[in-house]
Amino acid sequence: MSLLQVRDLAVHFGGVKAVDGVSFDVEAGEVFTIVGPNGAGKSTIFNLISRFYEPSAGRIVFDGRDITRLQAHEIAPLGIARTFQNIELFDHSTVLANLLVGRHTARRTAWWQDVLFLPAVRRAEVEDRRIVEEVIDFLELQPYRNKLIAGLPYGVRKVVEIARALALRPKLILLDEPASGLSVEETQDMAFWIEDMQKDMGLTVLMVEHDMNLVSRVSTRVLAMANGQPLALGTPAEVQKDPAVIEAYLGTGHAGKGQTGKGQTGGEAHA
Ligand SMILES: Nc1ncnc2c1ncn2[C@@H]1O[C@H](COP(=O)(O)OP(=O)(O)OP(=O)(O)O)[C@@H](O)[C@H]1O
Repeated sequence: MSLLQVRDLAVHFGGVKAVDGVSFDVEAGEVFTIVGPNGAGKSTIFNLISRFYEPSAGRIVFDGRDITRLQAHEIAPLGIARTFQNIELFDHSTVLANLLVGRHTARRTAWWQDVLFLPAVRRAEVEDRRIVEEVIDFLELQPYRNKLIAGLPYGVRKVVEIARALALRPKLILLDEPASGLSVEETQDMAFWIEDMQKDMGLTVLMVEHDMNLVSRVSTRVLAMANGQPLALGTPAEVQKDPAVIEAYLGTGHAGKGQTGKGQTGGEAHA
């Protein structure tokens, strides 16, 4: 069975059909990427899977469990972690503190156990530290571990956001535009991190991304969307060749690598 099954998913905001009948499966171990122009509904799908939005219709099944109606706080313990398009870290805390807070919110000890600092809490704290240090090593964040987020270069903050998600030990990580705002070199580094997450950690990655160089390099499969609806699903090469995709947002005759989904819509270039 696929790790994630999305079936006939829809959400309407007033008259706007932000997501309108989208189905796809994400297999364990793959990097599955959703692409599409501004307003296609990509982030909305993330917000539906993270349970920030209530679907108008459809079903989401993760690891054999129907999560369509769960609360947002119930998602991380099941093994889904995410990053955000606009980095959401505590700017005036250190990298280490941000990662520990991330783990703390996912901890299963009760508040009264925390207050009494019972052995279960002490064990959990030791375990939190161990996992956080592992992630810091994995993403080569040692030089920054005691630095405040506010003073870090943007590219490092993007990696810290991924680190915070990884510290939750997810089975599935949702990366919302991991390359946005990064330089060409930083985007290449990001590609390495995504490949390492998939190959070394055995993680499944669901990503929204505009940079087609990154998408082509790391994705197993790509879902192209426009106006809340699916346009094409296949390997990066198949999707980039698809006439409906070229028509919708790569720009007819300009479907080469490196084109961004925002190219035709006047959005910012990312690479
Ligand atoms: N909470 C909301 N309330 C009303 N409309 C919304 C809401 N969230 C998303 N939308 C609308 O749904 C549509 C899809 O938005 P979404 O952010 O998912 O697009 P996207 O593909 O992620 O675009 P981008 O590449 O610009 O991030 C847009 O028309 C957007 O304005």
